[in-house]
Amino acid sequence: MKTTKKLVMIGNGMAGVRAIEHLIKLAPDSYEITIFGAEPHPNYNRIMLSTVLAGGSSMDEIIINDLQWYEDNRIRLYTGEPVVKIDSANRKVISRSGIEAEYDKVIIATGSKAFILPIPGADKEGVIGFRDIADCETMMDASKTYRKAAVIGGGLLGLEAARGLLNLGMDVTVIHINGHLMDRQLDEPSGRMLQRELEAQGMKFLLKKQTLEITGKKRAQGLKFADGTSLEADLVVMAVGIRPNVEVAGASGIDVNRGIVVSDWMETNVPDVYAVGECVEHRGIGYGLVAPLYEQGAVLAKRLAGIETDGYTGSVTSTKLKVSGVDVFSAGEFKDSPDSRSLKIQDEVGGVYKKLVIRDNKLAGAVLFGDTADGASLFSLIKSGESIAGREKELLLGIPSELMGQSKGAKFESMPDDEIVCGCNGVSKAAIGEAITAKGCTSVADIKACTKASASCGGCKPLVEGLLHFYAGDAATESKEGICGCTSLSREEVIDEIKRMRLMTVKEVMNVLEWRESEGCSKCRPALNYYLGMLWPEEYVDEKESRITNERYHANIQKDGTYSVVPRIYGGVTSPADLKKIATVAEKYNVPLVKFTGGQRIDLLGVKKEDLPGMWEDLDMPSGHAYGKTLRTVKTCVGNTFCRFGTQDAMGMGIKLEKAFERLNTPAKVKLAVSGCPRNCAEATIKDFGVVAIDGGWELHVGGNGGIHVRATDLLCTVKTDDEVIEWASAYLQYYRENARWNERTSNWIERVGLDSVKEALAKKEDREALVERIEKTLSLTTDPWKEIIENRELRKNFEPLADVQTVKQ
Ligand SMILES: Cc1cc2nc3c(=O)[nH]c(=O)nc-3n(C[C@H](O)[C@H](O)[C@H](O)COP(=O)(O)OP(=O)(O)OC[C@H]3O[C@@H](n4cnc5c(N)ncnc54)[C@H](O)[C@@H]3O)c2cc1C
Ligand SMILES: NC(=O)c1ccc[n+]([C@@H]2O[C@H](COP(=O)([O-])OP(=O)(O)OC[C@H]3O[C@@H](n4cnc5c(N)ncnc54)[C@H](O)[C@@H]3O)[C@@H](O)[C@H]2O)c1
Ligand code: SF4
Ligand code: FES
Repeated sequence: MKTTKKLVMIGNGMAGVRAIEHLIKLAPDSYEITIFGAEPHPNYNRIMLSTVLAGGSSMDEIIINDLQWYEDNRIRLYTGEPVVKIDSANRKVISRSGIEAEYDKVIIATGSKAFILPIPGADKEGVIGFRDIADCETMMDASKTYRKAAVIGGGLLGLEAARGLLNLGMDVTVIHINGHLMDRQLDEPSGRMLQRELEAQGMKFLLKKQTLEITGKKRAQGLKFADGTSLEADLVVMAVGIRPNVEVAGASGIDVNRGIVVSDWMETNVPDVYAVGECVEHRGIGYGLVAPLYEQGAVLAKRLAGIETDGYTGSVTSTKLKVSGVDVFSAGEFKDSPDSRSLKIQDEVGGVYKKLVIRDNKLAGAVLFGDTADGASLFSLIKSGESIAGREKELLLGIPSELMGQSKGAKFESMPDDEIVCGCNGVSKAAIGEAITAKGCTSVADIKACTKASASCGGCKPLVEGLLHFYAGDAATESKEGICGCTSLSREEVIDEIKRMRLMTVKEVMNVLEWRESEGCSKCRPALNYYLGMLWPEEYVDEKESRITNERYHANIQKDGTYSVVPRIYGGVTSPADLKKIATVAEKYNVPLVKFTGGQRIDLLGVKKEDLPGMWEDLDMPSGHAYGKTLRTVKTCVGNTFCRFGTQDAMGMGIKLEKAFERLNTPAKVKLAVSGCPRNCAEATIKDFGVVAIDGGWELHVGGNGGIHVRATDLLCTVKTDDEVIEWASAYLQYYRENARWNERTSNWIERVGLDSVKEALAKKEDREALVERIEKTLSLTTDPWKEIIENRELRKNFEPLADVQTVKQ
């Protein structure tokens, strides 16, 4: 009989979770898995934080496995819950808040922390490392208030942080201890060329500088250097290397040097305790890049699945700087030594530098600046250790384009099937070949969607492109980004096909349009559910399982795993009776926090999932939809009812709008506001749809946002009557529903399509009336979700704690 063992993992980061993904594939249901993560997030792509900081990606887009993935795989996840100790005598793991989890096997995957120089002032406000989402958010916030940033450390991380801060509008100086940048990856000439290129982008540098102190009172104000000079700075980012997180191992009797000491099978000295990732020291080496950590994870997964495997023997690494407009690649050795020879090209006019380091007729290392097209191929040669005798110059010069097909073809022919092409995502030549020949990928974007190859640092893209041409020949096409990784079809193409073939369910869309992943992903499932509901309001039955967690439970999940309840309060106007009711419910269910929201609603926070239906029933108020992609709130000022400046009835108009559009499904959340005069106390000009009273009418404003990227609204039009406000709001919201991408706020949508195109679409009365008719049809079919659950026994069961299903805590 198959027995399920308990596996506990400490750390919810890139290396550990990748090992779990492997394990689940190799030995499904062999382990009951519990993961403790110190960060309050599901597993995300740390590599992409540089891209997020530089504005090239959003936080949502870097989630690798969302909460649904943990639930689907019956993994119990504790987030924001660091582990403090492994009690190996009693075989349990203990977290900071006292949660104990028994184990048969335990994995330590705690990664590293940024090394913070131990200098006076390092604990001041405004001094941070760059390691996680919180650091990234701190920098983005600081850039709104402060101007001068100093980045200490001119390595990969420091330069990527500096580029991001420049994009955020800061004045950035990089302070580096060495005489040239990226001294751990580049030689002096390439480091110098890199500096010149970055200076041209607006980055400033202070080289050969040792920081002695960070000055300032509470917050950092500047730096003092060993040579007596100083620099003003109100944000200081330390990027001077990393230190493995070994505290848990140290406190649990596990051998630790710089990192946690492991065998070739990732075993520590304590039985049944394994370690993987940056926290590890293997054969005396700790790695700080994902490729080797994924190799470690693959070995560990096989070990835990009971599959015979060779051990991990160490890795040669390659790096690529992720700063747009600068191509830098480095792999293996880059310095000259007495027993090696090197070949170089140095073209300072064209901005190209290439260097090959050769030992015993084998390629030992390569540095490329300005032209990194051959980086991945050279890296393959370094790893294979094959002789390059007689080919040295050809490799240095790069293969001429007219011979590309022929010689690269020969190269791909001889490349072993199991050779890893994309180090960041551990994708082999065979997996890419299969994606092209068996799954029909015809572009790099297709392959990226199918295998994840080239989805992180992008360093392997030329090699992926080469393989595409090798396998697909003339069938290879230009890259086209689909709505998600499961398809190369755009939103418009998907919608056209749904309409043309009258597709009616999410599953049908995926089958008919040949989705690569038969179950879809966390991006396309809710998007398709929305598009189908928008297109077929009468026929389509909402698929609850395709909705995101908050929408399935009609409440916002909080970081401690509890939920929040926000009842509908139209226009923010309440009554003593409703307030009494809310207070009674809050007391009855021991609600730990009652708070007013930014949208003038009352939020009951800290509610257990099983208490939700009871609370809704006792409240007997409609859902405030504070959790959904729908109309959230209509904020109002008191208007002419009480305010002596008011020219119109702002509260009345707010209530009318909220009653008109509550429960409307929209591509992303929608917030409205109504102000009773141009003083605009309800802040209507940072809302998705803002209404501002003027003498004799209303101004209608659109596309505002008060979130991360603040955007003031654009004026759509001015109208005279209340009915016209409702007509224009209806037409505008329906046009947005029909034309925006799923998850696209009105502010981003307006920026993308342009205000003029929206004005044009709404200009004619008959067009507006058609839109109004469609939104009214949709609205007439909506029901209150809380009421539906209260009255339906089966639906209520989803809220009961299930003994045999792991609960997910966020
Ligand atoms: C901005 C940035 C850009 C990068 N770019 C690249 C790149 O382009 N290419 C590349 O190869 N690498 C890059 N890296 C490095 C790469 O991200 C790391 O090598 C990789 O994330 C390490 O994986 P890991 O699982 O070992 O550690 P992590 O991803 O750090 O995960 C460890 C997790 O464990 C948690 N943890 C720690 N202690 C505890 C505890 N006691 N209990 C519970 N949880 C705990 C941590 O909070 C963390 O979430 C980059 C790193 C950064 C910061
Ligand atoms: N594109 C990528 O592959 C990428 C991007 C970001 C981070 N990472 C990884 O993240 C980790 C951290 O990156 P990192 O750049 O901090 O580490 P690093 O060790 O690669 O570089 C640190 C740099 O700081 C310099 N330095 C050390 N002490 C200093 C001081 N007192 N003052 C000024 N400079 C000083 C060093 O000379 C070195 O160049 C590494 O493992 C790195 O590989 C990789
Ligand atoms: S916006 Fe005008 S009407 Fe409304 S509260 Fe402010 S001043 Fe009064
Ligand atoms: S090697 Fe980084 S994305 Fe492929």
